Amino acid sequence: MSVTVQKLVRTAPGSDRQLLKSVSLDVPTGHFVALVGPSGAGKTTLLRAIAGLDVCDSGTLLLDGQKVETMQDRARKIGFVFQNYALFPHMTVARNISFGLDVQPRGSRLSRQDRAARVQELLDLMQLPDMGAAYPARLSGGQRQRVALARALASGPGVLLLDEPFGALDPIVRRTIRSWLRSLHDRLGLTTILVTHDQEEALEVADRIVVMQQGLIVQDAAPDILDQSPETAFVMEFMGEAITFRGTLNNGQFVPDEGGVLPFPVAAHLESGPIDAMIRPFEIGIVSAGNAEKMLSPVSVVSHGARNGYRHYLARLTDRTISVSAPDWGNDSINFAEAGVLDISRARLFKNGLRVV
Ligand SMILES: Nc1ncnc2c1ncn2[C@@H]1O[C@H](COP(=O)(O)OP(=O)(O)OP(=O)(O)O)[C@@H](O)[C@H]1O
Repeated sequence: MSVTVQKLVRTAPGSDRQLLKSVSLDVPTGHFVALVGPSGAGKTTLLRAIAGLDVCDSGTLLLDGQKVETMQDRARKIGFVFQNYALFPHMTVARNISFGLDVQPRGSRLSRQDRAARVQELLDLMQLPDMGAAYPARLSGGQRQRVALARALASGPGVLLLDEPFGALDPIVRRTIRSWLRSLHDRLGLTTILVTHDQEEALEVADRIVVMQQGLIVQDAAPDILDQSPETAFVMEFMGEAITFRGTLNNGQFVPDEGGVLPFPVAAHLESGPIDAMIRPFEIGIVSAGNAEKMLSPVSVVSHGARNGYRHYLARLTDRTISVSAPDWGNDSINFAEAGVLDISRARLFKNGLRVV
């Protein structure tokens, strides 16, 4: 089932602050989208709006091209799991899963046998075949989370909305459950939107990553595009370690504030003024101090061992130490003494958090 959001606007109750500022999003049937962004960006607000838990001021929401207001059984088409999933402690796992089915009006309710069969099918799918009679207190965090997912899937929804569902789990369980979730999504032909703060999680499960900031979608792209062309400083940091150099754009040159860093020319025509250069550790070059301009005070660079095919260095700037890495060719590939200057000309430039070059 496809999800289409068109120009959705939601204002905070009792104020004129816009939590969603004309958000549009298209998630075709079968796609898995990760929704990421800094805290307060509006991710949960968007998910709640799609789930129908909150009303919006304006905009349209379509499921399979049909306006949701005209749907009678919208609730059944959307399953959701939030971080603080609360299973009913006094009900068995089976009752928890079938709860939504049990409270359906008599006319549309499945028979008792059909509901029991559906619950068993879901328990099998969740790899908890013998847990139906257990109470939630007996389950591990990962098992409870799978029961919460089973409950969300009980009515056979086409869309699954997940808000930080694995936040409370330890990293190893989290890793196992997310690859399992992706295969579940594929097997059931679901359309899934997952809110996560975890870059590794987003990259592993999602076909597309949608980045929100201040109530807006600022980038919506496949992971490799986000990596190559981040539109905002947040995306640059989200996609991997990034180091920021503050500086000034002056007559087509980036002039760093810190000593020991080489200025570099900027091809694009931009207004002079303060600007941030952001770069990945492996994009930084180290130039032997002897070759650098005399005026630049060289920084001390210390080798910090080799890992994952990279040789790591620590460069001591005036007020901070940063890590720099270079492919490890088996010898000390950067041939410097103990001093060098940094070449950051591969950096991307950001003004007020938005990419300009
Ligand atoms: N009912 C509400 N009334 C007023 N403000 C609200 C309401 N719900 C959310 N907000 C505000 O809307 C903004 C977006 O909140 P939201 O929970 O959607 O962010 P988020 O991106 O999910 O953040 P996080 O990653 O921290 O969960 C926040 O500034 C929040 O304080």
